[in-house]
Amino acid sequence: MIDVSLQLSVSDKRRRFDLDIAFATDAPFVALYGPSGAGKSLTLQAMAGLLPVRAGHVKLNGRALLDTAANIDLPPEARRVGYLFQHYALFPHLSVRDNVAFGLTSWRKRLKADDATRVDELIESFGLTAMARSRPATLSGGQQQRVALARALACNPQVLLLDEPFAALHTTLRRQLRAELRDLRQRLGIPAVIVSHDPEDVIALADEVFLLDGGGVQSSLKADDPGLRAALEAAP
Ligand SMILES: Nc1ncnc2c1ncn2[C@@H]1O[C@H](COP(=O)(O)OP(=O)(O)OP(=O)(O)O)[C@@H](O)[C@H]1O
Repeated sequence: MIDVSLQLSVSDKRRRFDLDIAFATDAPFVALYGPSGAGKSLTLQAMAGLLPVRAGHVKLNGRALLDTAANIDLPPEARRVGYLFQHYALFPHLSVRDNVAFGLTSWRKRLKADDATRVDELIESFGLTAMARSRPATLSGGQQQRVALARALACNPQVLLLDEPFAALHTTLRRQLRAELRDLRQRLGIPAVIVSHDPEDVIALADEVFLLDGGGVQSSLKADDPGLRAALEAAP
């Protein structure tokens, strides 16, 4: 069960954006769908503990990662959240292996033996062993996406947050990687939240979709709703 309620504002000198979003679901694969600027990425960032929240909660199977009413606000590293950032945000100066290990290493400390084993297993399971010492810029789009996924899984997460995981890929590869992601999530047995503005991502993956606009949830639909495709295509 994912139970999210978030109120927060972000601003710079010229602009301010208010997010006021709430959703709760038992669906194993959840999509947040909506136009550019709807507040999808901010929602994931706040769930991961990367943004200050004025009021609200983030609960995962009853475990509070954030609950402002109860003064609970776990730091990102304690939330056990696997985060795949939009555009992957791989570190260009680090090798594939160091990118995957990044969340497990403290500054200047070496990787613990069992963490090192986990990193190598992840690298192997994503077919990245041959390029473990290469830098991300020398990898194809699909390979970079796998590095980003392996990095998100390195912390042994309780939930996966995926921000536009297919945006940089061409159509055939998208189709293939959607199927891989669906199988991977099932194998891991953890819930996932995907952010997308591609109806095909939602139709292929999500058990339930929340339609966002203007910083809030406008409506929600289940995967078996016969009006799903039409609703996604009609959304702003
Ligand atoms: N620090 C900030 N100051 C002011 N506005 C911000 C700040 N950060 C984000 N925003 C604005 O908040 C809105 C929501 O941003 P968010 O990244 O969540 O959108 P999104 O739905 O993920 O869009 P996209 O699909 O284009 O990634 C946008 O209009 C963005 O410009």
